[in-house]
Amino acid sequence: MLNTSLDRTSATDHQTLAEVEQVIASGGRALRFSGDLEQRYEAETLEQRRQSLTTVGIGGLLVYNLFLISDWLTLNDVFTYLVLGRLCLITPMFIVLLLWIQRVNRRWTLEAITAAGPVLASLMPMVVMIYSYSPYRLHYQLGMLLLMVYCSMIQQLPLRYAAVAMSLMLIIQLVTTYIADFSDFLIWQANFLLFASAVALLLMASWFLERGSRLSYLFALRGRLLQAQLMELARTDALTQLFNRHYQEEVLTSVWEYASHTPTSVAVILLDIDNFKAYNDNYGHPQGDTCLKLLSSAIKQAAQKRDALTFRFGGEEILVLMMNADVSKARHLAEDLRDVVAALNVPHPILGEGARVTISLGLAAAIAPQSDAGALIGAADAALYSAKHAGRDCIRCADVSSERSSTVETIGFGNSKNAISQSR
Ligand SMILES: Nc1nc2c(ncn2[C@@H]2O[C@H](COP(=O)(O)OP(=O)(O)OP(=O)(O)O)[C@@H](O)[C@H]2O)c(=O)[nH]1
Repeated sequence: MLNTSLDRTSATDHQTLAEVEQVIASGGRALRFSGDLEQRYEAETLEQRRQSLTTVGIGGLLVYNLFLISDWLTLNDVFTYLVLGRLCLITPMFIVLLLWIQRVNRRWTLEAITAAGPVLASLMPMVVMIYSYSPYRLHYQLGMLLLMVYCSMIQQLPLRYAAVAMSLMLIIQLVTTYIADFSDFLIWQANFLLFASAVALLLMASWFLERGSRLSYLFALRGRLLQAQLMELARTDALTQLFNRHYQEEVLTSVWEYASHTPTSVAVILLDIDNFKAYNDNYGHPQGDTCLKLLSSAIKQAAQKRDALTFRFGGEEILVLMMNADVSKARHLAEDLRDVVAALNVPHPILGEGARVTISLGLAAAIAPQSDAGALIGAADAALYSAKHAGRDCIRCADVSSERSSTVETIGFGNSKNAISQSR
């Protein structure tokens, strides 16, 4: 419901964005990203790749078997072997490969299995062709070009895999046509040139395709990262880097929505810098800003350690929100916050020699949705007021009764030490 780690774009995201910008600017010609980005690319595109390979695999298998018509027309004398080879050997093997790619989770395995498909599919008809006496063999073996196109343009194998697969297909083509003993060596040479040129052109196409797919991934990733940054900006207070009041409303609304299904204990700490006007008057507003930033940062860090969120409530007031927390848990956090501010040891000389900047804290806890957010914050505010009246630099607790919603128990407001929950 409330995940503090998800609430901020991480430093890694900023680094990733910088790298993405760099690769886009350089044109992405290397077809390889740095370690982390490459891993992210492979992981995030794996499922989509698997799906598209499955679709083109099924389509490719159908077209492959349609070539039985060509087998029958051009290699009639070995047709039986071609039927057996296509239907009983290559088709089941191809199906096994398709099932296999559903299970693998490593990108290189996925691509290697994919590359194996067209290579194996090219092997069988070419080997059978060796044993045919058909005058159409020269025409028949051109079918290998289609497998090469399928491998590079339809399967869109990454360049490295396409290079290996098509080199193997070229070797199969050259060896089998050589063994098949085409009558004219000149024709074999022309064939070689045709296939070698086709491989070169298709590898160029593979390079463009892979570059395009990598770049489009980067553009999409950049969009996502920028959107996350914008969202962060929209919910962050520019001076203190705490969440802003607007986001506080959003979070409280979603907490209470969640609590309407699952009642949850929520604690709020409202804290305020003591005598800050005097600090500003003494040092000036810019120095006051610096002090506010310093305190906010320390408070945010301490709160994060206890999974609490910090919001700039207004001026020099900060609201800390803790989920699944009762008064005692919230009080421990409040003590931490008071301690971290004390540890900063920021001088406040106008209050006297050796005086330091301190904070006052008021806290309240309640079960949502029985108590509403307004009542809870109101109780914490009243407790803060009490802390100020008690001399500042201290913690006061209020409690919002779970049975009587919106009723603030201002226990001990006033000066009764027994009734008010104190911590100094
Ligand atoms: N520098 C700076 N000062 C701020 C900011 N927001 C509020 N303040 C100042 O915080 C001071 C708050 O003063 P008061 O509300 O009178 O309270 P205080 O002087 O802190 O006294 P107590 O709260 O009673 O301890 C005012 O002087 C505001 O101008 C800010 O963003 N930057």
